[in-house]
Amino acid sequence: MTGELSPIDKAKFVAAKRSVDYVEDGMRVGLGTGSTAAWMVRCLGEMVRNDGLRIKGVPTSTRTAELAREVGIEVISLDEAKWLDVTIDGADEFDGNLNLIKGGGGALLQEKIVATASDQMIVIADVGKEVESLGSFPLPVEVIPFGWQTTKSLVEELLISMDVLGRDTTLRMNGERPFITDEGNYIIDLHLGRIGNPHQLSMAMNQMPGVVENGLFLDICDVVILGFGDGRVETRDINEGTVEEDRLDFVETDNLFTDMND
Ligand SMILES: O=C(CO)[C@H](O)[C@H](O)COP(=O)(O)O
Repeated sequence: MTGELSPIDKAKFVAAKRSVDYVEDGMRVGLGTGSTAAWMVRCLGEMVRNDGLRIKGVPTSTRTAELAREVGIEVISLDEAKWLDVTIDGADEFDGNLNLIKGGGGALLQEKIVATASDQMIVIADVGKEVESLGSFPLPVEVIPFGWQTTKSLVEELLISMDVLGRDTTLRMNGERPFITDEGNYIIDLHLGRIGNPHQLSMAMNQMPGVVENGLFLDICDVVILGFGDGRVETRDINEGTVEEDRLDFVETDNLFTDMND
């Protein structure tokens, strides 16, 4: 199965594979959303089934909850867990300060709540996610459906008042209908190009009525594990800087990939 992976999927896989080294027996683990996080959930499931690892997982979306249960991870709610030892999640972009844009998969609200309620947030990413400054990836903003067009106009006015480079905003669609988040909200994507002051933007955005949360994850991430298509992984630690790592071998395990072939 791994032989068929594209370089980008190999990069995601090796980052995910390395990230589960941070998970220890008895931990409460936040489980992120997206294709990279799905590899991590599969790796953890394999450790639960094969090595007897005992963890409780708090998923950040309904699709991650389904996958976690499928691979044998005990799933609990954040309210049951109260606080987490570690959260492992993907990202759409990260910069040199390990600040992130997330929400490409539409799960930013639960992802931010879960990451914030964790002792440590580890981000797993392929090398294409590294940027000098955030903003090339459209910034998702979750808004309540009531009056969303007014909220969208107010967001555009805010961008003008803040002199943000790009001001194009689009309602995220799922075919003909608006994309609906797990909380029943809409997402407005902001095509900004470059975000000069992410802290200021994030704070101003979240003060707007109708806005529930935005996809800027600032000062939350502790470690980024970066995967490369040739199997190399590099760890960026907010305290220790870059830690070079070796190449990881791709491990052919029926267990890991069984349900992908169904
Ligand atoms: O924020 C997210 C979902 O809301 C994802 O972590 C982000 O979109 C990265 O996804 P992928 O690992 O599939 O590239």
